[in-house]
Amino acid sequence: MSPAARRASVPTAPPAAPPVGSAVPSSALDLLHAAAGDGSSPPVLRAEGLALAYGARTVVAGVDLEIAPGRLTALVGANGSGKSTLLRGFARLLPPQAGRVTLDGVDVARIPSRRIARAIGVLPQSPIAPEGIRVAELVARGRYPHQGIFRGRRSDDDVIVAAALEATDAMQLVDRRVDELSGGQRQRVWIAMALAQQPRILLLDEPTSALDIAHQVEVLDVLRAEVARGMTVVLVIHDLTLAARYADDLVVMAEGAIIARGAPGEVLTGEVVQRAFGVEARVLEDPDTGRPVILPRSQPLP
Ligand SMILES: Nc1ncnc2c1ncn2[C@@H]1O[C@H](COP(=O)(O)OP(=O)(O)OP(=O)(O)O)[C@@H](O)[C@H]1O
Repeated sequence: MSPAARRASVPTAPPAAPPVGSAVPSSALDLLHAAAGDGSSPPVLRAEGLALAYGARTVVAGVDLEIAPGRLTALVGANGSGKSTLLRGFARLLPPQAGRVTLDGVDVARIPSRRIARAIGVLPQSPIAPEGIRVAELVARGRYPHQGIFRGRRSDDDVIVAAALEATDAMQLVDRRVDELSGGQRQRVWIAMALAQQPRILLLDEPTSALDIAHQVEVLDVLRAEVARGMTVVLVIHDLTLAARYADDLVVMAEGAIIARGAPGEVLTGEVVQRAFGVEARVLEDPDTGRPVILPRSQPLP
């Protein structure tokens, strides 16, 4: 992705499955949720005959996909299969080569940027923070879409920022420079910024890729809790077992197209894993949740 596209995720100026569990203080999440507003159901994001390209090279083609509102959708697929590109298309960071993306039936290209920024939050794979910025300031930028000429920074913005930091276990990092954090700490801070934005729809590209197992579960629990409170979440994730455990809907991509979609238990068969990733896998059932557990087969160890 171009640096410009990545920076686009940093606001620059005031311009149904049950939760798996939650390690997050509910007060912080309740606060974040209260900030999201009116309690109406989230808008419907849909791709219609969508094709996306870099220059003349089409990398996503013929995608028809409605993101189920108020649910968690996981986008999985091999490296280069087009997941990030599709997410960029949904976030309006990449204009369609063909087809369109709609929000409640309206082409997103026709919706004012500020409205899009309030409705759709996006966290790219490798976002770039402004040089030298500290954590508190970066996360506070999540509030920019809610501010403006007639509505500057308010005290409830600070409370929401604090709640987002608490929810991502990043409160102890507030005074640190973002460029001096570890990869996992930085990822949690970016997720805090996305949560502080309180969009109706949150798109996250591999939000757990740099996290240790405890923080992976913690972040996914936070996202599940947001979904339970009405947010629509779409995330790209490589860990199929975690995807199956947390997602309501799984979308499997291969070579720029969707090859399977549905409930994790229906979608994640050995055949689909073979088709998408070219590996043999055994699909077991988690005795606790009934969700699939994916065990790739490998050569026996010597
Ligand atoms: N900025 C870009 N310019 C040109 N081609 C790109 C660009 N970004 C991605 N591509 C190409 O588009 C195709 C799809 O890439 P994309 O990043 O969407 O895949 P992905 O499924 O997200 O992969 P990964 O799992 O590795 O993140 C790849 O062939 C990739 O090389």
